Amino acid sequence: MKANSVAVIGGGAFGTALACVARKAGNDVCIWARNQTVVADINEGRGNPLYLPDVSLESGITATTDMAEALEGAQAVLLVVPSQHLREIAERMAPHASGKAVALCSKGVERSTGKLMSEVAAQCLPDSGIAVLSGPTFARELALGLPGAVTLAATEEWVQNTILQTVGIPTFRPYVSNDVVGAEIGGAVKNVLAIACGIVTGRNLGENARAALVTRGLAEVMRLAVKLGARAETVMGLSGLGDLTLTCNSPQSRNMSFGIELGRGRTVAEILAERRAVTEGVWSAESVCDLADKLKVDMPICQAVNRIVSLDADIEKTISDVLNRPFRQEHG
Ligand SMILES: NC(=O)C1=CN([C@@H]2O[C@H](COP(=O)(O)OP(=O)(O)OC[C@H]3O[C@@H](n4cnc5c(N)ncnc54)[C@H](O)[C@@H]3O)[C@@H](O)[C@H]2O)C=CC1
Ligand SMILES: O=C(CO)COP(=O)(O)O
Repeated sequence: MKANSVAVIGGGAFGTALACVARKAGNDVCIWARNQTVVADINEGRGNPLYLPDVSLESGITATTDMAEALEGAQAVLLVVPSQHLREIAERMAPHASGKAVALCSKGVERSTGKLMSEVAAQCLPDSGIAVLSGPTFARELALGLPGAVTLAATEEWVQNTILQTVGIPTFRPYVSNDVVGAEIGGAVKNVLAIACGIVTGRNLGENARAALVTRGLAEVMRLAVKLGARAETVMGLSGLGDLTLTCNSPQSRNMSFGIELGRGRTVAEILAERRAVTEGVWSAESVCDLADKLKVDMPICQAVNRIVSLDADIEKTISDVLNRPFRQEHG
C-alpha cells in the first residue's frame, strides 16, 4: 500500500485545486476523471487546461480514468463531482471505498430526490466514513496557493482526523465541526442566491440591493438549515456566511456571472451552451425550493431565482414581485 495516498474523484477545476492542496500536504495524489483528455493532460505535465487553465501541477499528482486504480491504497478520498452526478459516481466508487474516509466537496441538492449530498452518500457509500468539506474557496486561488479556510464536518472523529491530515496546510485551514447538514446546506443554497446577486448586478440595481439580497439570503439559509436540524452557528461560519459572501460578491463565481448574464438579458440556454464548467445553482434552484416547500420554510429569493431559471419567468416582473412582498419583522 502506498503511504499517504489520496484519491480525488473528479477532474474539474475544484478537484484539480484540491489535488494541489493534498499534494502540498505531502500526499501522493491520484485524480479520477472521466475525460481521457483531462487524464492525458495531467499525466503529461500540461496541467488541466480544459478546466483550470494556466495552473501548473506539481509532480506527484497523477490521473486515471480507472476508478479502481484511483482508489487502490488511498486512505482518504475527496469526492468533487457536480452534485447531480454524485450518486452515479458514488455508486461506482462503492466497491473500492469501503473503510475509507470520503470528503464530499460538491455543493448542491439532488434534483430527482431532494436529498442532500450526505444523504446520497449514506445510501451509496454505507461502508465509508463521510465528511463534508465546504467553504469560501475559488478553485483557482487554491491552486495558486493563496490562503483560505473551510468547514470540515464529520460525526466520526477518525474521519475528521483523516481528512484534516489529508488537506490541512497553512494556506488551506479546515475548521472542524460535527454539523454535517449545517456544513453542506450553506454551499448548496448560496449558489442559488449568487444567481440572484448576479441578476441584480447585471441589471444595475446597485450595491444596496446586493447587500440586502446577501443578508436576506442568509436569513433563508438559516431558516432552512435550522429546520433541517443544523446549528445556527454553522450557518454563520465558513460554509455559510463565508461562502455566501464570497460567491455573491465576485464575478469570478460561475453562479454570479451566470446571473449577471441573465440580468443583461441573455437566456438560460444561451449562457449554458457556452459553458463547460458547472453552474450548480441552476440545477439546485428547484430542489432547494422543493425542500423548502416540503418543510414549509419561506425562501422568497430562492423561489424567485427558480421561477426565472426553471420556469422562464420574466425577470422584471419577478423582481417587482419580490420588492412588493408585504413588510415583515426582520427576525423570526
Ligand atoms: N470550482 C470551484 O471554485 C468550486 C467548486 N465546488 C464544487 O465542486 C463541484 C465540482 O465543481 P468543479 O470541479 O468546479 O467542476 P467544473 O465545472 O470545473 O468541471 C465539471 C466536472 O464535472 C465533470 N462531469 C460533467 N458531467 C459529468 C457526469 N455526467 N458525470 C461525472 N462527472 C461529470 C466534468 O468531467 C468535470 O470534471 C461542484 O459541486 C462545485 O459546486 C466547490 C468549491 C469551489
Ligand atoms: O463554491 C465556490 C466558491 O466557494 C465556487 O462558486 P461558483 O461555482 O459559483 O464559481
